[in-house]
Amino acid sequence: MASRWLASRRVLVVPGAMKSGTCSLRAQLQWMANGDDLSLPSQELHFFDEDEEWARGPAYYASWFEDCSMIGDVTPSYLYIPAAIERLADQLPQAQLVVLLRNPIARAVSHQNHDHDKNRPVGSLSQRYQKEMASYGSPPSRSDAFRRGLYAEQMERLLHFFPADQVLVIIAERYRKQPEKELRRIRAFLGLKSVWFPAEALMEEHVRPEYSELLSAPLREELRRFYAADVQHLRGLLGDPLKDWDADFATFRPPVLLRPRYVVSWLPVGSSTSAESEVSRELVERQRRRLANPLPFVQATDPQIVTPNVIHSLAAGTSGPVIASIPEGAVQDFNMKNPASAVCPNDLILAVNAVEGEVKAIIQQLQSLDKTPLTLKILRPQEMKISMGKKPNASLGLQMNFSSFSAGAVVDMIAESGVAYGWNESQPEEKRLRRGDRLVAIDGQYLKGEEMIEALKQKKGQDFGLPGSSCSGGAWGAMAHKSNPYKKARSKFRWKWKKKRTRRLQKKRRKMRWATLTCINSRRFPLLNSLSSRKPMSATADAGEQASTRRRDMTSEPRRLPCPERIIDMVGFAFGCGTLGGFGMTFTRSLRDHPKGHRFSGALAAAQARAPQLGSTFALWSGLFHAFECAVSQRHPDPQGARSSLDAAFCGFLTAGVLSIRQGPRVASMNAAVGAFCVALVDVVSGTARL
Ligand SMILES: Nc1ncnc2c1ncn2[C@@H]1O[C@H](COP(=O)(O)OS(=O)(=O)O)[C@@H](OP(=O)(O)O)[C@H]1O
Repeated sequence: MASRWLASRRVLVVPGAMKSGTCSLRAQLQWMANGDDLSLPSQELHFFDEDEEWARGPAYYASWFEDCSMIGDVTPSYLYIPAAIERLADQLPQAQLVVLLRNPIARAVSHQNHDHDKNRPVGSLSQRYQKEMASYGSPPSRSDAFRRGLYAEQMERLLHFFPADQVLVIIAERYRKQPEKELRRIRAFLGLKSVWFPAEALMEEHVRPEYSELLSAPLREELRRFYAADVQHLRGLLGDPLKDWDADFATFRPPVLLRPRYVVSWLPVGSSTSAESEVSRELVERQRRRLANPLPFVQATDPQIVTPNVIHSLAAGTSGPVIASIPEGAVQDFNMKNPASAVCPNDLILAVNAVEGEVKAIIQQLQSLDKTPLTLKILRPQEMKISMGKKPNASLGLQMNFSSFSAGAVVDMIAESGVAYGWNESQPEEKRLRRGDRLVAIDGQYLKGEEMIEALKQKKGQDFGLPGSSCSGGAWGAMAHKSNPYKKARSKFRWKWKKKRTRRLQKKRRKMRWATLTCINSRRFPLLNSLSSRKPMSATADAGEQASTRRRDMTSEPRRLPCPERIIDMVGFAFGCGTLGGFGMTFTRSLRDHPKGHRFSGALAAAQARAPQLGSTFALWSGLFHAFECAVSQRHPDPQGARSSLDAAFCGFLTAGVLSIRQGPRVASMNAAVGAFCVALVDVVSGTARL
């Protein structure tokens, strides 16, 4: 009975950390609770961390609260005592947790002085520290003052039992500096109305005017070392740089010397069937000269590398990470000192120290290098430029393989129906674009994988192709929104309108304009020229890497992402739209609901609270719709092809029906019909309607 009562309440728990301002927070929440139907006892309940309290059962716990829709428990030891969070999650899985964290050194000193005031025999700070360190590894004890500040492991435990969206972390130093702002965050998190805070509501509690014991400088130094790794871990866990703690824990900078922080992307290269005779002697010579340079830590000087033997062994499946960019770090420093033998983006790393051959092993070796000297064997590709134009309605017919950070994008497939294929036919063998070639630049601009695809999309409306081609909804239009038929349809609609506006201008442009693509031809890796066979990309690519590498089809038929990627993609898109739209709408609407002088902050807080809710609703709708849509599309021969409006309407029908099923069959069937109608209407209006 009590359990059921508890389960039906909204629950706020402040589990700690102790000495971080939890009493002030309780008092302020109580002050604001008037209009909120919140029951928040004035003392620490210790129900979940103390065995005797826990043994009294849920009815006892429930007796602490009045019959309000929301109940609250501020007990700062829950965070530190491991059993507490587990019990809390078991009894109140719906709880929303507000965790206050204070600089662990300041927290420990406050804790010590608190114990002094209570006349606890804790000894001096350094004695206590020594004692705690001597028992390090034993289970947490209530008397711990220093280990309580190891927040990362406590937060990890908490996040193991509660989803991240039920947890809000407040940094005590920020809370002290800007209490109103942090309180608004808390209220928005709890879904409470934002209020105006008078000065008396912001009074602090339990502030110790004077410490009886201060921290010595050597012990502070020791504590900085003690907490450094944990704070660093916490930064990663919270995604917060914790700047307020910088005085004690300056943002950690890993030593970069001798550790190149490459942004690497890899794709097996070398699809060429060209014969060994194509190996350019001059290129090999140049490569040898470059590699023979004595380098301080890039000691790539294996003279054997150019012997035919090695070329043959390279041919037996050589691949390597391709450098996408060289950010600040050891390699950049090296390049500055040795411009003549600089390592460049798009170079292929053949070997790192003694490790070569396996791409994964090379990357692992790069990541595991610490202070050991680094020896890289590098192959430099040769660039070639190609110019292509495109007629209206024509498709480039390239399927690209890329990841967001890869250096350019690799040609994965050249469709026979596309422009690129036709262009290839008109070129001599050595100039042809091949599968495995890497497009690295457009019109002289070097781009990363994602940017490259975006730039190719942009070209449709600019100087890539014949005037008017972009308005035709041909392959370029399809490519731009291949994963999203609604976007594609919208884009077509927009272009139709634009077409009228620009028709006169377009008439003037008679000449086809060309884009220059810079391409690294796989055959132009000098030492890879002798490759006589290659494994297909799909066969050699690592499965994990494959998953993160997205493919886009540029053939004429628009292709959609496969399921379940499609669902995830659309959930994210809908969440973004819902959140942004919801934010704008709520903000505008709430401006007039707040008193003068607080309009902006009030509206902002309301919008912050409302936007994620709307985003989630949109995401839910979209997720369900696309789940049905994925299921329905499986009955088509090509599930990734364009879908019919009939299917869309059917999925809209199911989605709306399922989401309102709780309101009874009548309402659900009405809503389902409206859902189907709306989806079909969107299809018709956007011009994508197909039967
Ligand atoms: N708003 C706000 N922001 C940041 N810090 C604050 C705030 N209010 C109180 N304090 C300081 O927090 C210390 C008391 O913490 P608690 O209330 O959590 O203590 S307890 O755990 O309930 O015993 C105590 O620290 P010391 O004064 O250093 O002992 C308070 O000064």
